[in-house]
Amino acid sequence: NVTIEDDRTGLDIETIRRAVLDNLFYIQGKFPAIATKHDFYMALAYTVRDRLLQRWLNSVQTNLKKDVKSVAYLSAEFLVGPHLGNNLINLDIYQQVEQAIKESGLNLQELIDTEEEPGLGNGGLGRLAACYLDSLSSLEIPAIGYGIRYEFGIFDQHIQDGWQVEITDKWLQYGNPWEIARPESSVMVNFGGRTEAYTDDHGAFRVRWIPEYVVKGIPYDTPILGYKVNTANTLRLWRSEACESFNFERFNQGDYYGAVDSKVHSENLCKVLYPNDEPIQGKELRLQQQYFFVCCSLQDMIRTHLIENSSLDNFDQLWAIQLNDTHPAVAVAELMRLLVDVHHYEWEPAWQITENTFGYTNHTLLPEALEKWPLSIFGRLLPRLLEIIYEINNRFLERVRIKFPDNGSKMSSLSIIDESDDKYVRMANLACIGSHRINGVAQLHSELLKETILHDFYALFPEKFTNVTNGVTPRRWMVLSNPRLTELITQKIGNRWINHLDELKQLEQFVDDASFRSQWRQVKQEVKQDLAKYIEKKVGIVVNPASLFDVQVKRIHEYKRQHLNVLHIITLYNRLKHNPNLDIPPRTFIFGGKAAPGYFMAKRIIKLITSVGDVINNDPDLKDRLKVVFLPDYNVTLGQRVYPAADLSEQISTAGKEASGTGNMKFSLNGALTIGTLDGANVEIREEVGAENFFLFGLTTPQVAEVKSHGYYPRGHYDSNEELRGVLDLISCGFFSRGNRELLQPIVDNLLYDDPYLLLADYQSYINSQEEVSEAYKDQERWSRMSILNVARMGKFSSDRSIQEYCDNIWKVQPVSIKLQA
Ligand SMILES: CCc1ccc([C@H](C)CC(=O)N[C@@H]2O[C@H](CO)[C@@H](O)[C@H](O)[C@H]2O)cc1
Repeated sequence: NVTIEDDRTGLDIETIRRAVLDNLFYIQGKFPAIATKHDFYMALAYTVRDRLLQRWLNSVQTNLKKDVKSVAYLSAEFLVGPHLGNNLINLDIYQQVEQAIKESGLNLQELIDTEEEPGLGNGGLGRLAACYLDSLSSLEIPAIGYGIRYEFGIFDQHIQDGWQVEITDKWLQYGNPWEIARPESSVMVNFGGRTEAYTDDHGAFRVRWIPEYVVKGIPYDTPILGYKVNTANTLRLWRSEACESFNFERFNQGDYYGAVDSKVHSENLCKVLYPNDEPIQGKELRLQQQYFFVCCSLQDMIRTHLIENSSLDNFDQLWAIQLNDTHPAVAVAELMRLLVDVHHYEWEPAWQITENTFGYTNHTLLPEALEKWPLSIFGRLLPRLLEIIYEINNRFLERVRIKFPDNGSKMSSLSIIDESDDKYVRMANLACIGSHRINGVAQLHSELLKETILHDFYALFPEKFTNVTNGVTPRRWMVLSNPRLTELITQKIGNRWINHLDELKQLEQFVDDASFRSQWRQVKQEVKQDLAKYIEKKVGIVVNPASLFDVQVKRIHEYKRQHLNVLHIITLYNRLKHNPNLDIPPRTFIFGGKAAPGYFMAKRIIKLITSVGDVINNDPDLKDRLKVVFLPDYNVTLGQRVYPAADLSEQISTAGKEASGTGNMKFSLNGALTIGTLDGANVEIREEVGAENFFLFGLTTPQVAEVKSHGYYPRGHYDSNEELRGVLDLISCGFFSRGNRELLQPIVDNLLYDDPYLLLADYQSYINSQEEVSEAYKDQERWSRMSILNVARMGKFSSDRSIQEYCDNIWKVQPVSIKLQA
């Protein structure tokens, strides 16, 4: 029997080829002769979208059903990366589409590279949210990601004269085929104004909020497809718009700006992502953004719930809401406002529902990153929310008083209100009090949370505390990013590993197979050659693909210690200058990462890297044995190029500072060996891959505390370590800054007189460990064994495992398989 492939969903090559041409004509309004590469990308994107819509609509319908419990992941950031390639993998149609595009005389990878990536995040936290959405769908868990549709995402980074320059990220300028606007599901959000108590017609005491202005929230939905399943969950991102986009009254008074004032004001709300990745700035607009998407999302959940349910009594039975750090924490107070003020619940039952519904994930121990809002700003912007927070706090402190009678210090540290100088609302406290589960993102981090910043909460309700170690999706970070390695692994152990990552363990049986090891090296070599070509094209530096690719890509931050990496580079440089016959494998040092625009030390560290690179890359004495490359505009797309090409993964943060790290997992899953401290998830990676397959160095967290408690004197290391002194003096004398001694001196001074992240204390241990790396790399067979064992033992670090733990320990949700009905 002949199957008639309908053009909108057919998966055979010819049907796909025709469908692309149809969409080029009917959607892009172009025919091939005049079409641009971007037109073909759009036509292909719509062709792929057609082939996931059935899954999407069926999933939405099923998730609406009466007894289906869903996860709502609230995050101010979703770093999803480009969609096209990932959707082809998850739909399992990559090959057909590649062939169809080829038969149309085009190249699929070139079309994939055309896509602007939605840079709706800063770094780890935002990317983790995206990996988690992929795993939620792949595990067939009903879920929805709620966030903000920033018009401008994280800035594009240009390097000019070695300095970072920020360029506006106009990711929407050519349209976005992966989203569908849902204006019919818009909601209203109050801001400012005052509250008013009243007695309702049943004589009950009520409070209403009379806002100064109201903003409309319009949802834009993006499908999040699971891997080889029918589930396609939704990422719902809110855009803000003025209720009344034009005020005629003002216009008639000739106040033309006034006429569009609220329009501009409302639209500015979601204009841009805050590019800070730790230090907060307490900007009012940031709080507006947080409340805006939280209020929209909770109203949306309640509206959806009341379609099939007659009341909100079972809201916590059908919704598990996860707070991705404190950025959406105002949700605890907002759900109480909606339950009490709008749906007239009594306080206690409302609180039960609230506490049962929320879970809170902390992603950082850095005190400067814990959000606290000045009462003045909070009260003026969100008057009703502040009243509710006071009520939550009073009732909570009552319970504390009972458990810890006359313990003032506990009261003040646990209180949501920080009474010091001009008073603050502590969002982490609100999140802890309003959630039934609190988790860190790696075992060490979750322990440190209980011992340090959340100690008093742990003492109060230890049962709330748990850990869920981060993970990454093998679909984007292996199958899409490293098809060669994927092919080699699948040849050996089949392809179940892609969504059962523990199966990688089977690779261990091939570690003694010399031909497999050489195939393994061949794959890495080819990927490194690809990256070498990209580097030459992008920054004009010729690197040797046979050299050891030593890579550090992540946001620039002093605790991540990119400048310690540079101290090693200069040490090697000095050694080679003094002894050109030094027997070390040639190295290519590759850096990538953005600095928050206001973080001057981080920007100066970028200048240090580029300055040292300029000198070393152009020093003939070195005969290309050392190269230093700073790759601009590090993002998800560039990460997909870099992780597969690394030999050595730099995870060198000061112990106790990196909550988890996820880049460390992506490197290791692509066969790179790790040099790192016992920090974040490095601890668990080393546990899994084996200490013998991990280059460990540096002080441990207790040792760091020890050193600091005795008063740390960094200059002592300078005085006692000649090689270190040589390195710092070379920087100070302006050798890397064309004689300008001022340029990099602030970095040297910071290390000599403060060194808050203990670089000088860890220097020698790091250098020694790097020598072990060079020795190990000389024996390529040994290196390949270590690399194969690393990949084989990284099964734990799939985001599928993380999500399964959230489902079992925090959200109590079950998978629901989606039936495809026409
Ligand atoms: C308000 C500014 C701001 C913005 C983002 C953040 C994030 C919490 C920073 C972040 O991305 N943290 C990283 O989260 C990853 C995912 O859990 C971890 O792997 C990283 O260790 C952690 O630094 C803090 C403060």
